[in-house]
Amino acid sequence: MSNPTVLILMGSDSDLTTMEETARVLTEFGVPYEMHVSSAHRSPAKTSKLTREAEGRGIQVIIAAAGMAAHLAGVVAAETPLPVIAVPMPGGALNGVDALYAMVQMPGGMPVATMAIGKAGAKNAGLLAVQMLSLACPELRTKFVAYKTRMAEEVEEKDQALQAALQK
Ligand SMILES: Nc1c(C(=O)O)ncn1[C@@H]1O[C@H](COP(=O)(O)O)[C@@H](O)[C@H]1O
Repeated sequence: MSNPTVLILMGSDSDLTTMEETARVLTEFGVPYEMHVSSAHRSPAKTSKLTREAEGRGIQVIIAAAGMAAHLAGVVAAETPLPVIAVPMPGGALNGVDALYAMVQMPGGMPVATMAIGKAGAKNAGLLAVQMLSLACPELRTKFVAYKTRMAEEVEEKDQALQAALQK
């Protein structure tokens, strides 16, 4: 397997079932990735090391997933010039809305690309990473265009099934 180009960080192993969706997308597109549990709150030194060393190891995009007071993505963005995609995790008393606000409301000058809460966001994080990487990789771009075509075909099949059911 070639060197990972995407680094996935998650604040806890309790985020893994959601973030497996990101891993699934990257695997589908043949994008090598690396995944770690690392918390800006609970293991700041580890998070800082992983983030600072990422670019030198060939990582091009970092995906940071966290729930509750989700500082992980912002802290990571502060320590790297690489683009950071944030995925708010569901759970806790506010079921991910707290994490969404923490991630999306970054101060000016410190962007993180924040996805939807939960599995849809995890899926889109993988797809956005693919789109970013495909800017410099025509083969990946071709795969992404084929993915979109397939998706449109699936919608068409569903509509045809609906139309057939309505005519009965
Ligand atoms: N938001 C953060 C950070 C961080 O931002 O550094 N570290 C862990 N967490 C989040 O705390 C939630 C509960 O974690 P536990 O399930 O381990 O108690 C998880 O969703 C995690 O991402």
